[in-house]
Amino acid sequence: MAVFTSVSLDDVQPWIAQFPLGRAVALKGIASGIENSNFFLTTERGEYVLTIFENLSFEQLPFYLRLMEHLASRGVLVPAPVPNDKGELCVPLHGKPAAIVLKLEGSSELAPRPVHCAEVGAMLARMHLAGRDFPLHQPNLRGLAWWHFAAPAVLPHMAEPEAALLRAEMHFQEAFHGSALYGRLQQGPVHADLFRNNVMFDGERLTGFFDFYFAGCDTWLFDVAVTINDWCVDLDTGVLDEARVRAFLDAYHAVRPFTADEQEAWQPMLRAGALRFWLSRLYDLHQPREAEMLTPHDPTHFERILRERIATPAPSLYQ
Ligand SMILES: Nc1ncnc2c1ncn2[C@@H]1O[C@H](COP(=O)(O)OP(=O)(O)OP(=O)(O)O)[C@@H](O)[C@H]1O
Ligand SMILES: N[C@@H](CCO)C(=O)O
Repeated sequence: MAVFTSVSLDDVQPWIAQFPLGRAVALKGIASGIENSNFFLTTERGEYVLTIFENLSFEQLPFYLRLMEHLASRGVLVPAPVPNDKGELCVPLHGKPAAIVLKLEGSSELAPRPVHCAEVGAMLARMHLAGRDFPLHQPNLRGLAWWHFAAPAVLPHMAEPEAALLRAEMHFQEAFHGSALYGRLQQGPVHADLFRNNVMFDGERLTGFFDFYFAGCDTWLFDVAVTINDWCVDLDTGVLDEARVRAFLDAYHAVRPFTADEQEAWQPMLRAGALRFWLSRLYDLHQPREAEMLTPHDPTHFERILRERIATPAPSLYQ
């Protein structure tokens, strides 16, 4: 259950008057999700999702909500936030920031085939291109600076072979992030958490990306690595599935061609994508915050993926 702040239809009725949505007809808490309180909201005008943000502040939210608005207005399939009568996307509800976004059709595809990976790859490339003129800037808050903060917090909890791997990978990634090659990679707004549970499909048709609350400005290639590390892996071994990888990369490349620099940076970046989630899962396991981490995600999954990305040459980004 992931409704941390309870809201009734009666609570919502006066509040929703500021949105051009008519009266609220139904409100139903959404069980999945571990960060925020989410509700399916039906109004006289249609179907929406109401989110009450449990951890993000009013100052942090414009970046995410304006990015979704920007992308949606350029035809990228993401849920458009609904502005109130003052043009605001985020307004208090029970003292916490809240927003209404369009409800996407469909459901998550948790056993993706190449056809699904191609859809995700093409839409991710469109998203990267559409974000180029987004005017707001926020760094990826789970980037290298956060890794420097999180690693010392988790290392005392780790056994030596794993601790040694973490220390070695941190050194490797510091050098990579400081390299001239890294400095030449294209950057912009990225989703940074585009896992299978953050994309909707209606059959084989992608209907949207959602959960933008880890988005930030980073290299496009990092976003590709994070996404491939989830969509194209065998979940038991962490090994990349060739057919899914090829379908994803070819579809991305057809929209936004990869560069030679990106090819050179690809293997270190796949490792960076694995390290990011190994670290955050370790951190959430050892330093749980209140009101979240109902079921902590398994860090060893990403440790396995990291070891695998170090040991196995990366596939070609393009042919
Ligand atoms: N725009 C949307 N359209 C349709 N369903 C949505 C939408 N946004 C969220 N949902 C539904 O709500 C669920 C929880 O949303 P979300 O993943 O954003 O929650 P969260 O608390 O931020 O979680 P987490 O960080 O665990 O992914 C999703 O699994 C999805 O079923
Ligand atoms: N996608 C993250 C959870 C936070 O959205 C993980 O699998 O660790």
